Amino acid sequence: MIILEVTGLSKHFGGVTAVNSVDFHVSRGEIVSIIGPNGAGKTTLFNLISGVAGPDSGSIKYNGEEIGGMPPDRIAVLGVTRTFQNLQIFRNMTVVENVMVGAHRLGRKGLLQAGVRWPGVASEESFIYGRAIAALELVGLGEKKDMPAEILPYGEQRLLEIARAMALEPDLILLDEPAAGMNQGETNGLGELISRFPEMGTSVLLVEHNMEMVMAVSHRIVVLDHGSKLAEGTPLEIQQDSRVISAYLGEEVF
Ligand SMILES: Nc1ncnc2c1ncn2[C@@H]1O[C@H](COP(=O)(O)OP(=O)(O)OP(=O)(O)O)[C@@H](O)[C@H]1O
Repeated sequence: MIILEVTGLSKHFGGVTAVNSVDFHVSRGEIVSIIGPNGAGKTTLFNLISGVAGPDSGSIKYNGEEIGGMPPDRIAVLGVTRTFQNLQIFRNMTVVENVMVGAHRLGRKGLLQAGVRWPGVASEESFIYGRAIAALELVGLGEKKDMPAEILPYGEQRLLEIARAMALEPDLILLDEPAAGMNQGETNGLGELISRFPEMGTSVLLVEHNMEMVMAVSHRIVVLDHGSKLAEGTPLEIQQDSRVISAYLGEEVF
């Protein structure tokens, strides 16, 4: 079953076509990666799907509903959350407070609309705290919940962002370069974590420059180049695709 369907999607910035009539989809339970050289349009695509920017033309359907041009909070309530390439950590808050802000922004009504499982008796605050702790445990930061977020090493701050997005129990999570700045051990752990998301009910759309991780975790890969879709296929198909190899010519990617 398709949960995200992008059709003919375009976005221009002045004379630059950042996303050029792109088509692709994500089915429930899939991990789909978007790869492409710098400036290919990956972040812009994420911004369009998460509501940070509005499309110039084309359609973004989530569970059959048009979400193109909707504000980010409404898209989050529908079940699509994201992380950012540039970390959005509140340095003066604790680790758990950083996770809670994501849920607080939606409020009880929004969380209920989002289909978050809510035990009838829990107050909003204790419920959100419980969800935040569960998300921190998922990413392995449970024991650091009361630490100031700013003292976490960079790799753990990335995991904290993922916990914030997962605390909303999304149907679809958009991860924008989650392995950036991580060492190999952290990247391997991250890959194992992301691989478990589909069985938890969260499909994944991933933008990532670490090809080893992309090839290990993806069910399908979409390749962008200068805003257009260049190729699409399984990791094996993409590694053998001559158009992809020449788009990356001179870079050792695979
Ligand atoms: N707000 C903006 N204003 C003007 N141009 C922009 C804006 N955002 C992106 N662009 C341009 O659109 C194109 C696509 O950029 P985008 O950041 O989406 O690529 P990317 O694939 O995410 O690159 P990277 O891998 O470096 O993050 C680039 O040419 C970029 O300069």
